[in-house]
Amino acid sequence: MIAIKFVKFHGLGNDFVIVDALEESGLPENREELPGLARDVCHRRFGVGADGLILIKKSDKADIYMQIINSDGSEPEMCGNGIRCVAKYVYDAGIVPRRQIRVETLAGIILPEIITDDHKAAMVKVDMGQPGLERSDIPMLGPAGRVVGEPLEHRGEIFRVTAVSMGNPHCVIFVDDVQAVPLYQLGPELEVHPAFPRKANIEFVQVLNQGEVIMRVWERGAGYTMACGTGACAAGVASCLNGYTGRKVMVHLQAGPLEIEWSVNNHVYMTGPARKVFTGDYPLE
Ligand SMILES: N[C@@H](CCC[C@H](N)C(=O)O)C(=O)O
Repeated sequence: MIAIKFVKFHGLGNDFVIVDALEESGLPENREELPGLARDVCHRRFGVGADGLILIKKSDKADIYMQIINSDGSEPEMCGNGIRCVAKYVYDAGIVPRRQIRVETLAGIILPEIITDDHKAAMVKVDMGQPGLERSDIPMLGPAGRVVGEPLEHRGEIFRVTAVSMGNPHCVIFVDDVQAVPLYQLGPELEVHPAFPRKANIEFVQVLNQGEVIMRVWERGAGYTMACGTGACAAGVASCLNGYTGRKVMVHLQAGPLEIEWSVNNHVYMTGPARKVFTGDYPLE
């Protein structure tokens, strides 16, 4: 039987199957087979079950390269919860024997650092780089400039949206009561709104006070997830841009908070947990 070794991780319930492609030779050589593998592995009934498949590869620019594939087979630029899990994995495995790790992604080089550690779980702080705030960075159709509280029409309703790129596209919508939002209806509809040529991750955010918000997310390519790291960063930046909070925000998600700081150096820092769940072998045939 041909099987690939994997390890299952999660960051606040946003879960990933991680495969060490530096060691694992059973992976398909043809890149075009990866979307199908991701869909199969991530399937909640017929596979391991995950929001994404992550491959750890060799990089000539950083310590490692992280390739993430969404559960629908699409390949995003970055994954905030995933990169914390990758940092914990490569540190534990001795692949990078340092707490500060350089990870190449499609969104550039991202810098996670293990802050606290035990055998299964770690707290990881990540320098997520600079947010993209120009409309073309997202990308989003319309005139040049930033998109802050801009009206977006959908089915006759107007949503006030703030658009932020964390390497991947985010559309943040502030609401009075985040639990009342029909996420399973609006999420998939707004994800493919024609204003977003590369689709978008959709975050609904309720402001609690100057330093805390609650967020629910519909992810591009993965649907409902319990948490989204890049989404929490986008929510923090959007909250500050709209004058709702300061630059440091606790973003409360279903399973706990992520601490987000949009620093004066224009970098966004995200701190949160990464937890190993189990290891296994996934049969390819
Ligand atoms: N869950 C991730 C984001 C994964 C990528 C996203 N679905 C996209 O397509 O942009 C996170 O924690 O950031």
